[in-house]
Amino acid sequence: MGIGMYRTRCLGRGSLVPDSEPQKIIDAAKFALRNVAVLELKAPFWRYIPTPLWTRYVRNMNYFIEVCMKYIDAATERLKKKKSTNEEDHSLVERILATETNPKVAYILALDLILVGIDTISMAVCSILYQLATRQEEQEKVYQELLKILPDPNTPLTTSHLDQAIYTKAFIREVFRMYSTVIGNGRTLQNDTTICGYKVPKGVTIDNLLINLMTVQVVFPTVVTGNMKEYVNDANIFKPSRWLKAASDQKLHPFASLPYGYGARMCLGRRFADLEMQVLLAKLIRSYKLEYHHQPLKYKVTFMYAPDGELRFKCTKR
Ligand code: HEM
Repeated sequence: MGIGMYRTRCLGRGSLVPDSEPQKIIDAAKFALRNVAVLELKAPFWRYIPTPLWTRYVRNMNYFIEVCMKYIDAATERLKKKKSTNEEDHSLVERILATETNPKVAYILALDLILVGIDTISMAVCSILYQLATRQEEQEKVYQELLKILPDPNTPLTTSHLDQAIYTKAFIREVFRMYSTVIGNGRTLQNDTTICGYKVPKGVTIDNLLINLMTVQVVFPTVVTGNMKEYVNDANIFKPSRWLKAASDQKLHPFASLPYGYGARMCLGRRFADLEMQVLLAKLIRSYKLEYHHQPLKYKVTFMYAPDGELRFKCTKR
């Protein structure tokens, strides 16, 4: 579905009918993610009166849950009938349903994956393709690598091909360093803490007239730290090669760029996302040259950080 979303944005509308169920799931997930920050980070009047945004948000989530449950139920039924216990024969949702014994938890996990797995990956792909299309020299390096790995473009792609796509992966990492799709991570502290001289109270709440109004969060702004010269050599230069082993002597703080977060709550779908992006690039750039000949696009934060505008690429068969 992540791929479906980016397809509608940059490979022409019409690949998904607007009121088709997949498109509606995409729209609902997008609405949920893009408005959660408004509800959570601004004064939460919705806790006391049902504001129009809150009412719409709840209606949207109800729709999302109703439709997704249909597919999750279908996956549960399929699973019951499947004879094979081999994980490789199961879809991602089926694997979760198979390993989680509490059906309620399994439903929530599967719903979560669908909810956060759409806008994130599609916006990341938009950003990566835009960078490839506007950096022809870099695209050529990615292409030359893929040409070597896949002399025949019709060869079915395997993990061993992707293992060799070192520069392609470095390119993706560099896009994330300079233009992290998720701009930062928030944490609520469990104890009062002093950070760089600032006293940060432990999470929970700041009490005021409207009791328990706000939660204090420490935010790690990875899009900022990834671009700081204090942590990264030549921080303002787009240089995928910095991620290669040969460049390990260069300054690159291990915490400067954390596009998938860090620790126990880091992104659950990161391997899935990485794989999806690598497969897409391997297939697309091996067979097509991508160009962009329009006004440069500015990056904008919606909930994600991505180029703002239509991605009108020229694709030429190699
Ligand atoms: C390029 C695409 C993606 C990016 C950049 C991304 C980034 C992130 C980030 C920054 C977090 C917060 C981590 C933290 O607080 O330490 C997160 C959480 C999460 N992501 Fe992703 N994500 C992506 C794709 C996906 C996909 C495809 C899925 C599901 C298939 C997914 C599932 C999740 C889940 C379930 C969490 C919550 C984990 C938790 O709270 O324990 N993500 N993601």
